[in-house]
Amino acid sequence: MYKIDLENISFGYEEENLIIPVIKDVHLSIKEGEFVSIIGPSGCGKSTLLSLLAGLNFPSYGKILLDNKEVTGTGNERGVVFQHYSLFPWMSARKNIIFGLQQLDKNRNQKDIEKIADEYLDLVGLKEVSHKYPSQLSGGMQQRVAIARAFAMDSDILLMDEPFSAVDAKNRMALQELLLDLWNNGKKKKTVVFVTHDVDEAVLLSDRIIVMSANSKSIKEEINVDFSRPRNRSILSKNNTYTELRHMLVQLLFDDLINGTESEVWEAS
Ligand SMILES: Nc1ncnc2c1ncn2[C@@H]1O[C@H](COP(=O)(O)OP(=O)(O)OP(=O)(O)O)[C@@H](O)[C@H]1O
Repeated sequence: MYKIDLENISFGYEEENLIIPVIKDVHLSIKEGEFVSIIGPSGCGKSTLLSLLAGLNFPSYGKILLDNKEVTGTGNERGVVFQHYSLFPWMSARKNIIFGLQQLDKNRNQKDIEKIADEYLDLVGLKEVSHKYPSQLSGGMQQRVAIARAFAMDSDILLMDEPFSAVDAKNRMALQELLLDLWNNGKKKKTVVFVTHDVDEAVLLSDRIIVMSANSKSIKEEINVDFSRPRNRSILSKNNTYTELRHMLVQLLFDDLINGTESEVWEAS
């Protein structure tokens, strides 16, 4: 299991010898097995932060540590689920999961791999359509395959970038329940970093919500979500504390929108 430490990280994208800052001075520790959501207005750097955690980009300043070891690239202990399913279109649902497992360990027994793939396809309710290709599956089904693959690959850390935003409301609720089931009932509890725009989704899923600001390009607020688990969305929605928390989060997002953004650049070295 891994804890994650972001030590005062800043990051900017380079454009014509200048660096346009996207993230500034983010300092954050995430405990092993914690479910943390990151919310914030569009463009505040949520996806960029996730790409730094995934090791796809590197901080311009500061460090990211996994169990006190600096991140220097991608790694098998971190699985990623994106908004747009990221399945291989030329492989069946089952083959997508099998392929993921084969990439993790090329020497692993094929029968074991197939058993794990079938187990997870069953868990996400796709056993009957496991032979179908992504284009033959609905968006919700494709995202189930992506989640099944991520859990089958059994990384300790799961980085999820708006994984349910492309599916309709009913499927979104079903996928949220599925994710919570897999997270709660797995052999080991994964550390999840989950990017979302949806305040209700963040409250339902998270132990802690990190609110980012497009204005400061940093963390604006960290909020613990203390509701006991398992959580029931219809009971939660009638709870006064839930209503207050939701209102506070919406207000934080709204304040950021009306405060505008600073413009600043760094010299590229
Ligand atoms: N590859 C890139 N090159 C240059 N700028 C980029 C790149 N990717 C993102 N940006 C810029 O960085 C900023 C943060 O983008 P990012 O996608 O991380 O925000 P976000 O909070 O995830 O937004 P959204 O909620 O809309 O997905 C934006 O201003 C965006 O235009």
